[in-house]
Amino acid sequence: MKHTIEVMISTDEIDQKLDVLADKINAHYADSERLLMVGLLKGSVVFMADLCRRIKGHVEIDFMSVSSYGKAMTSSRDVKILKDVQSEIQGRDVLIVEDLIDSGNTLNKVREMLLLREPKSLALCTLLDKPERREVEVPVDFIGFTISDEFIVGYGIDYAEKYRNLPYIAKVIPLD
Ligand SMILES: O=P(O)(O)OC[C@H]1O[C@H](OP(=O)(O)OP(=O)(O)O)[C@H](O)[C@@H]1O
Ligand code: HPA
Ligand SMILES: [Mg+2]
Repeated sequence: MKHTIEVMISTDEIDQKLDVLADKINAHYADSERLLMVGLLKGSVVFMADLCRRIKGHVEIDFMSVSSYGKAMTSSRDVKILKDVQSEIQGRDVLIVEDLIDSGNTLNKVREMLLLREPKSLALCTLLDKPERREVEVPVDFIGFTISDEFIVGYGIDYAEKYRNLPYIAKVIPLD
């Protein structure tokens, strides 16, 4: 598809939002001894890298790979687990770190899977939330930006594997 991109959220705005999010997360887990942050590959990698460096105390990170979009712009709803976490989940405080919630299918599947392993607590954090697109309700504890129904890229998020390296968030504008 022919398209162009337009900046939606600048690098400075992202940095400021991360400070706010990290303050909330640090306050929430002030008494936690071994927080485990679980990022969903690949989209959350950039967000995870910037967020975990703002979290205080003993924090561990791990990653899962689940994919529903492939090269398409709409969710297949068939969320596949491609790589599981290596860490023990039982009895741990676990924070899922996601770049974006759209239909909710990805986070819903991961949340259900991890809950079966009996964490001490399970919370969800997303940098971006598109509530208008929701197909499945998922409880989200920490949200960076709530955005309208635009296809977005950058800061880890791709369109057909492009644009993950942009240091800002942009929207994709189709051209005819
Ligand atoms: O709420 P949903 O409709 O499920 O969509 C959100 C998910 O889709 C994207 O990942 P994708 O499956 O494209 O894989 P990626 O992270 O490797 O880019 C994005 O990073 C979220 O993980
Ligand atoms: O807006 C989006 N951009 C990129 N990937 C996505 N996966 C769900 N929504 C999006
Ligand atoms: Mg993803």
